[in-house]
Amino acid sequence: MSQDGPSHNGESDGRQEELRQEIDRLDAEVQRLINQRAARVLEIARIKESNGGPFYRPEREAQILARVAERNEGPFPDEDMVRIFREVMSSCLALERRLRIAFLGPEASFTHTAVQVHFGHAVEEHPVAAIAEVFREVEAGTADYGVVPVENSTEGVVNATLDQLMRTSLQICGEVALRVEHHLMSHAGSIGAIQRLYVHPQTRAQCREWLHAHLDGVEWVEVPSNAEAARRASQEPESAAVAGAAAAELYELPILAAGIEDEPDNTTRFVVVGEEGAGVSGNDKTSIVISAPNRPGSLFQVLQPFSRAGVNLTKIVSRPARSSLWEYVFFLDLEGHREEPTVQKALEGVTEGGAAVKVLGSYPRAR
Ligand SMILES: C=C(O[C@@H]1C=C(C(=O)O)C=C[C@H]1O)C(=O)O
Repeated sequence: MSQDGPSHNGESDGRQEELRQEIDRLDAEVQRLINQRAARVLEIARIKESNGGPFYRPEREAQILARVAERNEGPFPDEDMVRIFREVMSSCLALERRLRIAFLGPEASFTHTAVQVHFGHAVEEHPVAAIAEVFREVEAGTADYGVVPVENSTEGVVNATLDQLMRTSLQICGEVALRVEHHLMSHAGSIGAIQRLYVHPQTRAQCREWLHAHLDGVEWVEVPSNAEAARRASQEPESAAVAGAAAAELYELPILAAGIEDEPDNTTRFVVVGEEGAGVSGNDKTSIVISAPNRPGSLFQVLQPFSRAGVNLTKIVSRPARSSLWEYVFFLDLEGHREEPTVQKALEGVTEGGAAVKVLGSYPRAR
């Protein structure tokens, strides 16, 4: 039945009209409140301008979004409510200052999605071709913040990012965890008609079993990114690509098989880097890198202070050190903020044990 067309039921028509009038009133109210909110944010911006404080406050935004989810009573879903508030804050912040975000591109990469999840859409997006370039842009001040992948639950750490974190003076001020879903996309019409497959080596590794079971006989071409795979497949009807939903949308490619990754909860973690760290949000993580002398018991000595201070470690990764001074370095993620006494006590303990510590940043935990 058409929504606006004639109906045989006058009573329900009347009720529908009444409800629509109510919705119109509520919409006007919501809109008025959003503008009231924006006016307050602008006032805060003027205060920040006079005292030189940073405009973007990740800890404050994280607290706001946590409260939105906590107090949500539905029927509107928590996740959707958070997304709407994320965009409201994004546009409010853009009134103060539109942030320029450098990220590992190209457009429609998973890192691009991470940028939008973390900052919303009211930012200037600046895709670059390499992880080192993201850091350079932020260090040079040509971007306010940078976003790069740091680890994948199937494939492990992204070494290029760890190397940059070891070197840079930038701080990690945020993290994003994305469920990474890979799809097979093509104009071929059916899987059987595919003759060539464009795939990024890491994506190929994440979808190994499915690809071997279904596309073993076709020509496989490695490409530098998922989005590039989709771009090429979009120009050749007999070719396919493995990429994410954003790339399928950008290049208007039909999805022939969805969610073909081998691990059902394939997740990639991204970090946000900037000149300044984040303040305490109350639900934070800290990333550090430790260089320890190469002698028996070294790792034990490095870890003991955390256990003594009651600080929970969420990740430990070792990497060969580049300098001759130290043999290897450890990347650790821990619960808590660097300004919290328990974390400070643990870090002091590590230094007292003879290891060198570099704090990469404290930041609100990913939602
Ligand atoms: C308004 C502020 O500035 C920015 C905008 C925010 C918002 O829209 O609520 C929150 C934090 C900041 O990124 C603030 O610091 O409170």
